[in-house]
Amino acid sequence: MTFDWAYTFSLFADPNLWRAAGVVVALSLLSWIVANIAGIGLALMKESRSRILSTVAGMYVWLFRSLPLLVLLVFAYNIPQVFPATQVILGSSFNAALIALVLSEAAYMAEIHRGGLLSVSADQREAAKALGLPYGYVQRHVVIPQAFRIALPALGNEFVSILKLTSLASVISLEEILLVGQRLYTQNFMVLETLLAVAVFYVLLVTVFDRLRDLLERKLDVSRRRPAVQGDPDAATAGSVARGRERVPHEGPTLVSAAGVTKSFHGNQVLKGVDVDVHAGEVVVVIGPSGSGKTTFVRTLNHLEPADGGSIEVNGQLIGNKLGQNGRVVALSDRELSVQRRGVGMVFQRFNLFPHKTVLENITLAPVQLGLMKADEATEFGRSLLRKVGMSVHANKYPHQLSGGQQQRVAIARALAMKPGVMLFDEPTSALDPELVSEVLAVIAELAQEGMTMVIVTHEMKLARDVADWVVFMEDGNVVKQGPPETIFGPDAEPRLRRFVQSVSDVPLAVEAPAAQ
Ligand SMILES: Nc1ncnc2c1ncn2[C@@H]1O[C@H](COP(=O)(O)OP(=O)(O)OP(=O)(O)O)[C@@H](O)[C@H]1O
Repeated sequence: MTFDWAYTFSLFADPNLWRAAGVVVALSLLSWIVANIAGIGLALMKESRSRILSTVAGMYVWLFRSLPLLVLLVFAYNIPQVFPATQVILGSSFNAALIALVLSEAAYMAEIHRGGLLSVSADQREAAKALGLPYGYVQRHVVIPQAFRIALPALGNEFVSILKLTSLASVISLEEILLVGQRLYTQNFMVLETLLAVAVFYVLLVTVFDRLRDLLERKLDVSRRRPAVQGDPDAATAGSVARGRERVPHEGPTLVSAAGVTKSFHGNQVLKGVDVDVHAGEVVVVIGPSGSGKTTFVRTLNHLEPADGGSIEVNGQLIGNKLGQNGRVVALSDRELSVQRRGVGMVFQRFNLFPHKTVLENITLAPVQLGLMKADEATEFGRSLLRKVGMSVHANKYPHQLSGGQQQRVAIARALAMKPGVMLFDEPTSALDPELVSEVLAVIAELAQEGMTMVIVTHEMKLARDVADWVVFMEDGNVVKQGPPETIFGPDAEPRLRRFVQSVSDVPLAVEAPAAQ
């Protein structure tokens, strides 16, 4: 018997096969989209701190990955025999197939999304939290878009699997490509000719969707985008960090007050009762040897690191806690904490810009999403902040298209966009090449000049000497010494303080006391 090529080719003009291809595409797309959404939900549940949620998600994944799709298909299609009320939905083989595919695929996609979520660095979540975004916003605008981009190749593979798995739905009489082919060859016995046409239909669909996935991947890959520069460069901001303002006295009402703050990690006490007061407009610089607890301390000020003991107040409000009924201290909810954090800006050592957003979007994200500003108002304000940090020509670039110093200046603008009452800096220049340090220090000095209240953890002794109103020296979890720069860096400083200062600095440090005000 010869192979009838003409018959095979004629099948590509068969409207039933094209209709069946339409059914396959519709079923695959719908299943993929719904399973994706369910998969993200399951992945978030599995990663959540709630044992109940993570157990439920874990059991779902275990169960539905164990069940063969064929069993699920037959089961879903036959449920109306036991529960007639479900006939309205499951009576249609398309709906039954959709439900079976979604149940099964959601389990696989949950694991793919979990991989994506785990590969988004914790720094990204912290940066979003520090901007005052509650959990749901952090996931929706920062974590999930990045996780989705990472998971996309694997998710694309799942789409191809779903597309082919739809052929199993022939067992529940869904008019998909294989069933239409089977009907044809049971009438004319041209099995190979028909199956060849069926195979070509699948290859064609997979090829088209592979190409679409490629395009989507390219579109989401910001690293391929060309740097977009607009307008004239701002005047260089880099320069000296010389004090150009009168010292803010370390007295009177406090804006930030940390009293007896303690913190341990796995039994290792890294803060042993830290007392620091910050007054409005004051620049407090925290210095000390590596491991002395500086970063941990500054992170307790916006509750990124919850303190174990002591109290922290910003603007008279307890941070992370509130007084509940009967006078007991209770922890704030995620939403309450987010609102509180909006008043405290934070700049991180490694900038932590959102890589999938442009410079301007990084700045406008929180004010717009939180409904604090309308989009055009936030854009205008964002542009003015970019001018302030000398970055306005880079508004439409992505973070990876900027130098470290430029990224840090954007990070400062992003924190300022929330109009915070106090700014925290955690070693803002430590991750920078030496030649980029001065441009960031100049921005910080300008903020000091404008009266911004700041707490800055740094190894930059020049910053402490020239910009600080008050210097806090920490060692081994304690504040060993605090005072104005001339006390800390003056000739009468304690020997161990002098030793530390000289070990991290190559500039002459002796400072004279400012003239009496
Ligand atoms: N999340 C954590 N889990 C466990 N230990 C931690 C954690 N964070 C900090 N530590 C430990 O706490 C101590 C103080 O760390 P911290 O980063 O606050 O010091 P630092 O003075 O800022 O140091 P550096 O100048 O090197 O950044 C260190 O011993 C560090 O290993």
